[in-house]
Amino acid sequence: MSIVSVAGVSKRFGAHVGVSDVSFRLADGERAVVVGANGAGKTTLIRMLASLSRPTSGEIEIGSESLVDGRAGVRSRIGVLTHETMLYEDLTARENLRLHARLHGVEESVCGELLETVGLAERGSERVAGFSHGMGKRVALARALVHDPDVLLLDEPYTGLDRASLDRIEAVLEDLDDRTVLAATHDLERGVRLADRVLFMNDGRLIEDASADRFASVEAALERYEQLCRGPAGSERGASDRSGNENRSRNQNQNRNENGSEE
Ligand SMILES: Nc1ncnc2c1ncn2[C@@H]1O[C@H](COP(=O)(O)OP(=O)(O)OP(=O)(O)O)[C@@H](O)[C@H]1O
Repeated sequence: MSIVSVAGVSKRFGAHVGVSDVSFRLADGERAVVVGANGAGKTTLIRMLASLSRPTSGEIEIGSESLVDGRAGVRSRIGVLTHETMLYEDLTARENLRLHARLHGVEESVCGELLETVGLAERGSERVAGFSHGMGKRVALARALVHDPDVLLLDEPYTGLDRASLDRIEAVLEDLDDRTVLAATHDLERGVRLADRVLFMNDGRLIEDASADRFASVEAALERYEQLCRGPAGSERGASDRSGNENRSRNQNQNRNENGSEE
């Protein structure tokens, strides 16, 4: 049975398309990784699934409840780790988790267990402001799991981490049992290791939804992505689109920072 259903979802930013008519389903317990060049639409897709941004059109369901028009109940089935950790810097790691537990009506004892899981049991009483990026990410991953969500959404879980944090985060994710996971990453090697399915995106579109088993190696997956982006035989459209998209992404990220708003 599908727990995540994305049907014809698009997101426009003014005249610009961030995600275009994307549809896929994830079965209960399935793990998928979203890969694509800069500006492909990965973060935009994850943000819509996390209810941090509304689709311009299309429908997203968790279980059989609409997320787009849904109540808080449906959102509590989701745990999110975004680019920005969105932690309260003046609170300790434990206080950040406890706050989240209280919001979700969950026993606070789980917070200590999760700090241990992410390797921060000893640092739980320290303010997050003094944490490194990798430590913050580990706290944010623990927070995403506090309310025991059915679906875990991860945006670049491996970016900007040292070896110890990378290993820890990878171990936590591998150990998630039957939770459904959707992760956007540039780290194809770890992504393919984590996932059952690989969703390739380019220019806002889902261009292939493949079983991870299909790729004998990371190189094979990368080759497939390059091939898909090149488009029909002999066409160089994809390659030039991709570099154009990277520039566009850079410019727009700059605009986003300057404007400080999304839409
Ligand atoms: N808030 C926004 N305002 C305007 N355009 C946006 C906004 N968010 C995303 N976009 C545009 O939508 C497209 C998809 O961006 P998105 O951040 O989802 O890509 P991505 O695949 O996550 O890229 P990256 O790998 O660089 O993180 C890009 O062209 C981007 O510039």
